[in-house]
Amino acid sequence: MITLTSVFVDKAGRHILKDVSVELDNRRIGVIGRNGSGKSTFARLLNGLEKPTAGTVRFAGSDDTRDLRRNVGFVFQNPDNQIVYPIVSEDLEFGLKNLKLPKAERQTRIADALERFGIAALAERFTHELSGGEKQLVALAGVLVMRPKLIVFDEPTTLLDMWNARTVKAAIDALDQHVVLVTHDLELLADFDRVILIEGGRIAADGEPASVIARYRETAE
Ligand SMILES: Nc1ncnc2c1ncn2[C@@H]1O[C@H](COP(=O)(O)OP(=O)(O)OP(=O)(O)O)[C@@H](O)[C@H]1O
Repeated sequence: MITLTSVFVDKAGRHILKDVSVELDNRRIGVIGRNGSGKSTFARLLNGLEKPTAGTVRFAGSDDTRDLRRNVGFVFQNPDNQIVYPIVSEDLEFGLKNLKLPKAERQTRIADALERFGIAALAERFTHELSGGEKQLVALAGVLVMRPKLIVFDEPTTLLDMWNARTVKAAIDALDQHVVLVTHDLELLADFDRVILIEGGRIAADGEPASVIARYRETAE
């Protein structure tokens, strides 16, 4: 689905990502690594939030950033960075209005997304009154209404307690879309298809979750 070829990202005169080449085609891919290793930078490349200094990021063969933007949704660690409008349904409608979809289509998509996460009752609530877990589900619903093919999550459970984290994990598990999940919560990745370990801006391991996670744990010993 997404192919990175010889990607470098430089910031403040240093390589944040170094010569990263990878094909992201599995349905559920986890991304792990120490603080500052380059995971967020990697994740942000996948929907064009970040541009490579050198190399290419292609979606289904196209390196047009608009194709990345259209097809790849992004869920931030902090839903407050993502939720813009005071009422849940207004917030979900925002991106759809930009797509210039007719009202009936917008309403169907919003109802479907809220229903999917069991949060239909939140539709007319004030966004600032929601719990952290509810907010994260609303942020996810706001991405889902755009019907992306891939959803990238950058540490979506870090700010949540164990119960809310479980709710968000269940929502991620229930998605039909392809998922790339950046996380420090290694348990979330046990049943994933593949895990990528980033160390110092390079891919240090890439494969089946148990072996990549074991390799990561060894580096902490
Ligand atoms: N705008 C910037 N200017 C200079 N350095 C930056 C900039 N943005 C990020 N960096 C540096 O790039 C490195 C990688 O950052 P990134 O956020 O990708 O790491 P991360 O693996 O997601 O970390 P964490 O687990 O802490 O979220 C860090 O050393 C960070 O300080």
